[in-house]
Order: sequence, then C-alpha cells, then structure tokens
Amino acid sequence: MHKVLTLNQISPKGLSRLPISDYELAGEFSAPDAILLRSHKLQIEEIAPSVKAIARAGAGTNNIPLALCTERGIPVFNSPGANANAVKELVIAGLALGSRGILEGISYVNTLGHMTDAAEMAKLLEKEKKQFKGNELAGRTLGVVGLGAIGSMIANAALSLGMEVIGYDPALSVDAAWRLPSSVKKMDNLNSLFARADFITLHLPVFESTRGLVNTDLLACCKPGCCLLNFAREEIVDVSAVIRALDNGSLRKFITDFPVPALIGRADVVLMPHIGASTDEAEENCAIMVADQLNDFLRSGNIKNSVNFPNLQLDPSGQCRLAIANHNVPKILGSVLGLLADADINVVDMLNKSRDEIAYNLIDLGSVVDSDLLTKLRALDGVINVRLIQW
Ligand SMILES: NC(=O)c1ccc[n+]([C@@H]2O[C@H](COP(=O)([O-])OP(=O)(O)OC[C@H]3O[C@@H](n4cnc5c(N)ncnc54)[C@H](O)[C@@H]3O)[C@@H](O)[C@H]2O)c1
Ligand SMILES: O=C(O)CC[C@@H](O)C(=O)O
Repeated sequence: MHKVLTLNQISPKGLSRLPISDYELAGEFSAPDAILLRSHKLQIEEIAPSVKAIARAGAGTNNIPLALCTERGIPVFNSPGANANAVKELVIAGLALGSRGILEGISYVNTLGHMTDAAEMAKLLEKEKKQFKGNELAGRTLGVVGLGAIGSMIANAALSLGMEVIGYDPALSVDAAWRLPSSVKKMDNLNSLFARADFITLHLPVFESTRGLVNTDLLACCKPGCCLLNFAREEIVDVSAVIRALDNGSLRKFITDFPVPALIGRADVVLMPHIGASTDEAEENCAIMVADQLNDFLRSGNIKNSVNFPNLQLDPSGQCRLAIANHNVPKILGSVLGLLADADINVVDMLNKSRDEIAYNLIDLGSVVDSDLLTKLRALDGVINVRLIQW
C-alpha cells in the first residue's frame, strides 16, 4: 500500500487513477511515500525521510525545494502542457481587457442602479460610451517571452486574431520550435522585444536567472502605451519597477495573475487571483497526468516528466527490480553490478541514464535480493537510495 500525502485540492478524476486497492490518500501522514500538490509552498521539513517522489499537478515547480529533492534522490514530476490551453484562453481575455474599456464600462453601468427608466438609461449610455472606446488587437504587435507549451499556443491564437507576433526564448526546445509558426519573428534579446511590442506576455519559469527579469532597465525600453501581462510568476516581475513605469507612462497597463498589495486599487492594473489554470479541464488534465506518472514510478520505478531526474522507462522482466539513484560519477554502477555478481544474481535487463548531477538505474534481476545485499548496495559510496520493487 502506497501512502500519498495530498497538499492541495486535486481533481478527483486524477486521484481515481491511484486505485484504493494500492493507495491511501490523505492530507496528513507521518511517513508518506509520495507528495501530490499544486501551488502549496512545500517546506523542507514537510518532506519526511519516507518520501520517494513529489508530483506537482501543474507546470511550475518553484514551490518545491528542488535542490534538496535532487540531493535526497527524490524525483519531482510535473504535468507539462496539461494546463496550457486554460492559460492561453485567459491571456486572450487579458489582451481584450488591455485593449478595450471592458472593465471600466462594466463598472460604469453598475453605478446606474438608481435609474428606473430604460429609455433614459439607453440614452445616457449612448452618450457616455465614448469614454470606454478602445483599440482592436488586429494589426498590433504581441511580444511573447517564453515560447513553450503556453507561449506557443498564445502565439498561434494571436496570429489568428490578426496580430503580429514576435518572440524571445533563449532555451527553446526542438519540439517547441516545431510547434511555432514560421510567421513568429524571433527576437535576439528582450530589449528589442520590449521596444517593438504593443502587448508583452510572459510565459517562462521562475529560476534564479529569471527572478526580477522585468526590471526598471527593461521597462525603460517599452514602446509608449505598452501593456504588460504576467501569467507566469510573481517573482519574474519587479513590481515596484512596474509601478514606476505605469506612473511615468512607459507602461499603459499591467495585467497579472499574481496580485500584491501595492497593486490594489489602481485603474491601470488588472488583478486576477492566480486563476490561469483554474478550469475543470486543466485541473483534470494535470491531475491525471501526474497521478499516472506517480503510479508508474511507485510501481515500477519508471520516470516520465521529471524536472530533476532523467526520463527512463523499462518494461518489467525477471523476478524483481532495483531502482537506484546515485551521484553522477564514475564507477558506481560498476560497484553495484559487482555486488550483484558476487551474490550470483543475474541481471536480466537494465537501463541507466543521467541528468546533471544525478544518475538513475533500473536493474531487473533473475532472482530475489535479500536484505543483506540491499544494505550493502545502500552503503556503496555515491549511492543515494535503492528501492527494491517486487513483481
Ligand atoms: N497562471 C497560471 O496559473 C500558470 C499556469 C501554468 C503555468 N504557469 C507558469 O508559466 C510558466 C510557463 O509554463 P509552460 O507550460 O509554457 O512551460 P514550458 O516549460 O512549456 O515553457 C517555458 C518556456 O520558457 C522558456 N524560457 C526559459 N528561460 C527563459 C528566458 N530567460 N527567457 C525567455 N524564455 C525562457 C523555455 O525555454 C520554455 O520554452 C510555468 O513555469 C509557470 O510558472 C502559470
Ligand atoms: O494549480 C494551479 O491552480 C496553478 C498552476 C500553475 O501555476 C502552474 O504552474 O501550472
């Protein structure tokens, strides 16, 4: 029985992929095998020594102490692309809010509750509507920063709205490049993207290198009247720099999914409560994807969509499997195989892959491993953890 600690509201459709015959799910466990969460900011002390995997139903993993997980040999999973459509749709709504007087017009109409005569109201609205006039998106330039799952969908949608699309992504994967239409113009740096775009939308992860990326210097490059959208993460934008840019007119509007107190109450800011991925569909897609990945890892050691471990899948064979995480340095695998050979245990199949400082091995064996041998394997220099999976 695997114990999975759930730290946020996870879609029941996803949880149902972890059958009650094999899984116990609860919001509290003293020694869970895995943690399943969304935006909960996971503290180091919440990761019990028993934890073998952490799964984030969503894209961003900045709420998880990744370096510590890697050090402890814990793979962290996410659900790439599973909520991209939801974010894309809200960004399109954000573009409309940034180009037309929609919110202002709605607020104005709601001030007219005292009126009783419909004809009089209609006459007043026809007179006043000029205050809420905007511009069309067609013909405007959208700058997309980060052209992964979300950014590429937005680029496509914006092109179909008649916008010109320019993009910046210094780490674009080959798959992501294939998804991009050739009409998206590649910018060599952020300054030129900021200088050309009427709307700028951010879709990159928060790393040390992207924290505060949108700062005073970059905002000084903005085309006058520019509207900035942040549906990525709060930390990517220096909010005090944004407030200064709004005050001095370099920015016309800031639309964000990450409100902070200093932004409340401003007419030139639109704040949403981190609802980019809040649709039934996105929550289900994310939960199903990570639950399947977690299930595969706990049952067979396979790894798919980990952000700190290599992807590795091996069909089960033999009597049992060893799943071994070790430091990515020479001779460790040799020592493991040496101990198995000394114990007269045949390796039926195996896979070994590395990613940065971590190496991960799946080794299928022709006979069972006893606890003495497991202890010796765990004690090998450089081995981080060893899991025995019985078929
Ligand atoms: N508002 C929400 O609810 C919500 C929902 C989903 C994702 N997000 C955020 O959006 C981010 C992007 O999500 P995604 O699914 O598109 O991820 P993704 O991994 O598919 O795409 C991210 C892209 O950013 C690029 N990138 C990395 N560093 C960059 C840099 N310095 N400048 C420009 N581009 C850079 C990467 O190369 C990649 O192509 C997530 O990391 C998450 O923080 C927010
Ligand atoms: O879980 C959520 O609602 C938000 C998820 C989103 O921020 C993500 O990074 O995928």
